[in-house]
Amino acid sequence: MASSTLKNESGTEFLPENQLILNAVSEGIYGFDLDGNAVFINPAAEKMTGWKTDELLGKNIHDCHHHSHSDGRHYPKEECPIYNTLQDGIPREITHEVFWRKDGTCFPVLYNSTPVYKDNKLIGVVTIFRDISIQKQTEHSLRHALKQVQALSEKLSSENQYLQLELADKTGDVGISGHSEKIKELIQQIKLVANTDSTVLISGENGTGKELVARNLHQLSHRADKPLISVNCAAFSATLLESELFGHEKGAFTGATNRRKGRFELADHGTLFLDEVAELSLEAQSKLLRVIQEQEFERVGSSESIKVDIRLMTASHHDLLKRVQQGLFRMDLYYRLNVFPIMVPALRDRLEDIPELVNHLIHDLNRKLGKKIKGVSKKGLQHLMLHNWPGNVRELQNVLEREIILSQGDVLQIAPITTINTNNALQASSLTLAQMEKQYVTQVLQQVNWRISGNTGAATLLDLAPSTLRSRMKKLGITRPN
Ligand SMILES: Nc1ncnc2c1ncn2[C@@H]1O[C@H](COP(=O)(O)OP(=O)(O)OP(=O)(O)O)[C@@H](O)[C@H]1O
Repeated sequence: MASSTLKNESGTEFLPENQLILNAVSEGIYGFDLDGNAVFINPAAEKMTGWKTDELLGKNIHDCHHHSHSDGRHYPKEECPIYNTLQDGIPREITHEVFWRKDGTCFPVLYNSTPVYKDNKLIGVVTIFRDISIQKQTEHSLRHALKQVQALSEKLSSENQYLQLELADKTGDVGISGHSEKIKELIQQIKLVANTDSTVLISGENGTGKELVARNLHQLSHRADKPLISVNCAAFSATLLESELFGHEKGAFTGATNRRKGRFELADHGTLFLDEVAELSLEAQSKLLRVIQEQEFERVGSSESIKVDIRLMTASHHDLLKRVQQGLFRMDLYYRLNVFPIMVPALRDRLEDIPELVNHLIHDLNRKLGKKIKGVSKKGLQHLMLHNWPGNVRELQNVLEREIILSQGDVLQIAPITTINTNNALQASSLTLAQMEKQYVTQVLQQVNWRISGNTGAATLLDLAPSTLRSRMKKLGITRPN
């Protein structure tokens, strides 16, 4: 392909000594005279634009392939950097424009316009250009990939952080052990409400199994394949809790070095379990009420509302209604949370569940501690059944864990469990032996719901034959209240 002449219209020689090189390079090169008409076109330029040298020489190149912007807007030649260089002699480099091909398509281009002087006189401009489609495409794909990586990494780091917290504290499955009437009733309630989206308020003393109930509810719900996200409201200060629940933007407060999703966002389409909900500050209660009402919230430091679809469960060992009466808990929030109340019974009210619970807990603890304990001796079980378990199942779990660690054999021999109860001790000192016996036997009978025989009956616990216990009760004047 022949290159153009190297003379401009006025006959001034234009870049003569470089002609061979200019024809060989892969960049497109144009030479313009002072009127902006083409005086030189190299073969690479012809190839890129589809315009032949003969079609362009002596013509205004701007009108051929620089007439419009990439969005189709007209591009007046007075605004063209090449023409501006022709006017002021200042070199320019442009990275964000397109050149149009002869066939009407266009390509992104990187070009510069360099003034050409002869004898200190501006005689024209040389433009060198390169098709940067591939570079732009790569840039675009990279930017897209980077955005995806950022979103994924943000999601993973939030989930990972949460899962690690969860893992640190979870052992065992979600099975609820027990066959007492109270546990049967509890399981019945769980089944009734699990597959609805109703808000559930789980009450009960510490260690009774409230969180276990929440996990069961989630597992049985249609949200089971989505996350169950738990927050212990008592574990955070009022300000930290807000960012924990709703997340925060980068720089929202000192130490917020990254944007972070809150638990509400993590629980989207799943279940959010707020444990110890009574510990929420009044301010946090107002925010929670708003989220429940509108199902939307803002991250700390952001004004953008985020919509979520969550099922809410809360738990408290406090009597929430009492907290309302004391002015510590908002009544409107209480009613919003208490749509379906579930009461988890204290262990002392269902002592007959102890043997089954013990088996369940030993199975989990064997796994955790790498032991092979088979069970508890008969006497040991009696001692467990005579305790009144102020710390509920968690206390039982702790007693068993300690015994398993200390145990030499594969059957646990558990000694009587002592409870520090100064009231009883004082009372006991002023009683006769018969009165003390009556008090003790009555207490045991109450604990087992007045069942006399059977493995978990009072006779077994007291190590007496059922008939002996009956005559002892008669002698001591003990009768079951109606
Ligand atoms: N019925 C049950 N069957 C088997 N394990 C149980 C049962 N109830 C409680 N547990 C176990 O006892 C422990 C304490 O239960 P959980 O943490 O659910 O109690 P909680 O009422 O939420 O306690 P807190 O009020 O202190 O938060 C857990 O390890 C749980 O798995």
